[in-house]
Amino acid sequence: MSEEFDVIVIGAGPAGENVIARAARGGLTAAIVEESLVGGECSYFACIPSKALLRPVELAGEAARAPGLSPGPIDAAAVLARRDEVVSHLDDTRAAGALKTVPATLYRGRGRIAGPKQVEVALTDGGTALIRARHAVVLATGSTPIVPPIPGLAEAEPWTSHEVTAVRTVPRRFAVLGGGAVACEMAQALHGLGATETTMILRGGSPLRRMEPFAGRLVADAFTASGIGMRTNTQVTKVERPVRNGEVTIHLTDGPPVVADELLVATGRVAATADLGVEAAGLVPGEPVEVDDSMRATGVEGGWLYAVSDVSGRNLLTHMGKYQARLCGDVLVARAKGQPEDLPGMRDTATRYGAPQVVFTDPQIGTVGLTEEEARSAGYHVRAVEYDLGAVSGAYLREPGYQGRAKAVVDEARQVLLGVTFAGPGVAELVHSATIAVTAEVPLERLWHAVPSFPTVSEVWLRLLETYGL
Ligand SMILES: Cc1cc2nc3c(=O)[nH]c(=O)nc-3n(C[C@H](O)[C@H](O)[C@H](O)COP(=O)(O)OP(=O)(O)OC[C@H]3O[C@@H](n4cnc5c(N)ncnc54)[C@H](O)[C@@H]3O)c2cc1C
Ligand SMILES: NC(=O)c1ccc[n+]([C@@H]2O[C@H](COP(=O)([O-])OP(=O)(O)OC[C@H]3O[C@@H](n4cnc5c(N)ncnc54)[C@H](O)[C@@H]3O)[C@@H](O)[C@H]2O)c1
Repeated sequence: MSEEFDVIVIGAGPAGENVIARAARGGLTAAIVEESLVGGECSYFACIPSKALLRPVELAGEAARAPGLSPGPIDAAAVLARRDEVVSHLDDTRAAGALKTVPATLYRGRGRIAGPKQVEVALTDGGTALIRARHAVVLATGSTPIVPPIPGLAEAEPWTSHEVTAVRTVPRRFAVLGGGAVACEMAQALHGLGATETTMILRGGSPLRRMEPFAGRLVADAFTASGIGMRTNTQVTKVERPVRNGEVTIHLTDGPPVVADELLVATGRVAATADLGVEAAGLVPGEPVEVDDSMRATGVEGGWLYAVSDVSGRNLLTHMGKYQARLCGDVLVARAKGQPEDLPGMRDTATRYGAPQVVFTDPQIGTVGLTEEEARSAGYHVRAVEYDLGAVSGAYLREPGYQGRAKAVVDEARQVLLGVTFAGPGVAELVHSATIAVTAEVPLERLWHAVPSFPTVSEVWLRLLETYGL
């Protein structure tokens, strides 16, 4: 006999956990299926370990730039030990235990849609379980790294984000393919922790190309100054690694090959819908699950399937995934109980503004909303203003020769901000002020009265508004 729950969630990452928490809070019974560790990729092999690896590197950089301080070498073993601590030594006992208090029933194993409102679990301990949902099945399976079809690349068994965040021995020669957040964060982390020859291989001229151009330029300049090599405007033609775990040779369209002890592939991620049985719901395996703003999958007969976070393809960011999960859980409760289900808190209205994001390199990049290019392509009548962050008193006092920049993209028709980008040391905590201004559509003339404290880096808000003409 199969067990029945109001809601079944597949994937116990941060998104799955939040769906369950909200659904249970509303009185629904819930089951959650996890094939690996409760807490998901984010907790053990992505956000959390990567930031633990980066923080000492950032601090050492800041200390080296501060007058009167000269930090010694970083104790990489101590940093890796701290990383192990923040990932709970890959032990999810506590996270799994927390599910009991939700309450939710945990099925350990690989979940698969077996039919409408039905999930089959290949149990980790052996055997299978068939569970049924009275109301909904929610996919929260995350995403998996893409390894491009380059000759010899897959055979070379390169690292992905999963292996690099779990690094035990820092390679001396470290090559990184890609120029997104994973590539930048991990190149800098391992370079700071002892890789003496770190080389980034970029298709374009600079990293972080989806952001304002100055962001990638600042990161590239800082990386180059710290000794990280950049092979730009190039493509990998072939990868050779004759001996498993031995030296890897990366051949490029121009110039000499890069020879390294380890290669990280950080070329993006794809929604984890392969081998998930989504075809039983009429969807295409390997593709993101398209959802409406209540996170319900579109085009599924009966409307019983939902998807949140990475697997929906909307944003590949934990905070956005958890936001979608919270509203999805609330929608499920409302729909199950026949209550109003279209309250303002029950729709994803944040994604359309452009998700906030921080890239935790040194310098940090913080963005929210649209870039100038995105805003123009979307048809807005745009005016953009920029300001040298180093000229702000708070930044200048923070460190001499502070290198940074800020940009605000204004919708001229409504006099509100469409997007803001900060680039510079320690800007991460500035991003939420911009997120509020953008998502609350605060008119510039009101924003003028949000007076930044002196002398903080936030004073850049005042400077941007003055540059605009206020
Ligand atoms: C190196 C790195 C650093 C990152 N840093 C940040 C950051 O600083 N900030 C940020 O916001 N985002 C960051 N991200 C992105 C972030 O990790 C993801 O957006 C986030 O993990 C998505 O959460 P999720 O719950 O959807 O998926 P996940 O965290 O991937 O969890 C999905 C879970 O589902 C399970 N699962 C999958 N398929 C099945 C199945 N069939 N049956 C049972 N279980 C299944 C998996 O085992 C996993 O536990 C980073 C990503 C990487 C790779
Ligand atoms: N701090 C953060 O918020 C953070 C940190 C890490 C990851 N993430 C999220 O995780 C997701 C995955 O990150 P990512 O960096 O892997 O992906 P990404 O999509 O952000 O970047 C992929 C990079 O690889 C390059 N690329 C793609 N195919 C290539 C090829 N064949 N050859 C050479 N280069 C190629 C792209 O030009 C791009 O520079 C992102 O959406 C990101 O937002 C967030």
